[in-house]
Amino acid sequence: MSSTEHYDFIIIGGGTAGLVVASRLSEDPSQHVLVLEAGADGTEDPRVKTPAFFEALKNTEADWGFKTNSQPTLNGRTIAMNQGKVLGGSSALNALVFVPPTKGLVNSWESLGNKGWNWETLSSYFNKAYTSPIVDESSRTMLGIDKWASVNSSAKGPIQASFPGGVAHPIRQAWAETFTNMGYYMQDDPFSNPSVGSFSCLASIHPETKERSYSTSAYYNPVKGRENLHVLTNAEVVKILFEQTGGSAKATGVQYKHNGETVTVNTAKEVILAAGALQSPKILELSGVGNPDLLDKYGIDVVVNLPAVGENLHDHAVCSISFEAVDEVDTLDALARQEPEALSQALQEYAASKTGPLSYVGVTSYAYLPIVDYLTPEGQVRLKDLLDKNRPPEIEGIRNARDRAYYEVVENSLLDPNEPSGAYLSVASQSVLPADPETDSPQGPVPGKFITIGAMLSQPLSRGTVHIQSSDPSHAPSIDPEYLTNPVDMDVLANHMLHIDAIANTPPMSKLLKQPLNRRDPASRLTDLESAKRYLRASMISMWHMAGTCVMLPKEKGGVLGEDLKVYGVRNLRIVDSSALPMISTANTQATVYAFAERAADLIKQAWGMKVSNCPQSPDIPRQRHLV
Ligand SMILES: Cc1cc2nc3c(=O)[nH]c(=O)nc-3n(C[C@H](O)[C@H](O)[C@H](O)COP(=O)(O)OP(=O)(O)OC[C@H]3O[C@@H](n4cnc5c(N)ncnc54)[C@H](O)[C@@H]3O)c2cc1C
Repeated sequence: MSSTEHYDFIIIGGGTAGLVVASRLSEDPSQHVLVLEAGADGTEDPRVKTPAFFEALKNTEADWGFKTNSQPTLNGRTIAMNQGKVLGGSSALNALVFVPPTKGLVNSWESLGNKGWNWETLSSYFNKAYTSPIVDESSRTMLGIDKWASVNSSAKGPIQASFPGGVAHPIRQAWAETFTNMGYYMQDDPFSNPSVGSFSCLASIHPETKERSYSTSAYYNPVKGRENLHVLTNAEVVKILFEQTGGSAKATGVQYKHNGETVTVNTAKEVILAAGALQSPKILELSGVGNPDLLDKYGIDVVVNLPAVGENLHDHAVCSISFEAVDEVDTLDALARQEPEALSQALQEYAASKTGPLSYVGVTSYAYLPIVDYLTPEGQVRLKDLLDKNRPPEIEGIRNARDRAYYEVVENSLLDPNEPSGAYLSVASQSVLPADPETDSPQGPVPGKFITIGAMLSQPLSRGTVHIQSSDPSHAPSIDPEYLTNPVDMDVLANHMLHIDAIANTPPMSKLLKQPLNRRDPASRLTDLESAKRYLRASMISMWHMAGTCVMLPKEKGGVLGEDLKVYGVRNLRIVDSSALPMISTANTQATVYAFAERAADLIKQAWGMKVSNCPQSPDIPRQRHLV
């Protein structure tokens, strides 16, 4: 074992959040920052750069390739839990969708007990993280956008965002007009005024190069020449080191493996954990911070008794229905079937003009919808009844306190027509979901052109766990998200699935689909709640938005961190990644993780008397309901 230099800050994990914090802290040349990343640098890898190749990175050396335990609510299936093992982390292999949470969701972080974590503070950090594209007059109709460019010119951050697949894809306009017809069209830029309604979504794709814009290319590569910033790849952290001083533990450094050697490095200021929602808790537990019973089982000395570590795992369950599209619509189905001619043509088109099917992943439009508005009167009674029956009991205990706090937030938002309970998306391709082997559902891509409409459960109540299952750092953690175990979740998502047909049947969306509607999978013909639940059990998958496993919450509600992101009971240790999110985003998580990490960097700078740069402010836009 060799011991090396001192750094002011040691960041564990050069992923989405880790590289944001590294680049911001190293703006001060007097601060020496080390990032330890287990994966390699994939900057030149075409699978990272080319948007449509994101699937090709799964289960490669760039993916941790985790799987959940068998999920009883999902017919005993295990669910793929991909996570980037590459510089940039999951931002290097995600599906590039770049969407905000709603104001209400972020404000609920504060109401759960995290002072200062609200939309007012966080909105400027979204603007600090990404650059919003300018929408010219001629594009507005095609994008279904009325006000975009005029309101968010303050978003000028490192991540370069664009409208994926070009503005002219007919799904965009059809989607916007369909939701206008249904009474749910979001007129404003969703990053300025995110609430209920549909919108044309952004992707983290550079508008000119049409390459992935992610934490490596946007935050790290432009500043990699800084002498005070040292990023070490292929360096896997084994544990955080502590010393006991003044009756409490203080993080003093980190032990990691590099080139077969075990190395110790010390910090003068802080260790910052950013290993993602599945591995930040693992590193804490391997270091002796967690539930004493679990640590004892694996012979790990307890440094801090913190049983909430690795609890509170939640994720977006997502499911979809693929409908046969009319012949005139361009879709990505030939690529999904890996047809050599289509692939070769797409490669040529992308190389020549950075356009075509490789320049995006097929997702173009989103809608955040409230379930309560379109439930039948009987459905509303059933939802209220279910909520009553599943209300956590008023009994003592940290877990109950946590569940009651979340329940209150979710119940209020489920019953509020101005808060979404589901996020819908459109995809210009069939989606190949797991199918019940007992049925004649297709198991792989089928011939034809399809448009898929998916729904994810925005604010799940179900909570699972991720814990070590060995003291050996090379062993994967045991991951049990307990998807849809709360009956409210199953019911709400099943109702959202039932609503997909209404979208498909409303013009002009209905005009892009062959009539009568023809589904890729016969099992996705959902006739009632039971058939929707059956379909979810067989085909629901993860949207890879795992969060909350080292959650920022008051300790008495099961928190691991305070609102300053410091781990309870330890000095000099903070967590800045998706594991700290108090509640998962309304839909896809990356924009939220970037904004969260941006604010985390400022909190750390302030704590150490470093200069904090200005955050661009969004104009204050009054909240409106169902703008049409
Ligand atoms: C396949 C997939 C598709 C997704 N699609 C979208 C999408 O379209 N839109 C969206 O908004 N979100 C999407 N997400 C989610 C989003 O990308 C993540 O929520 C976000 O990137 C998580 O950021 P993070 O910093 O918490 O973790 P990560 O970005 O995963 O970073 C953690 C880093 O820590 C490293 N690490 C872990 N353990 C160690 C260790 N012991 N030592 C050293 N380093 C370690 C990892 O290698 C990784 O680089 C997707 C995620 C996946 C996996």
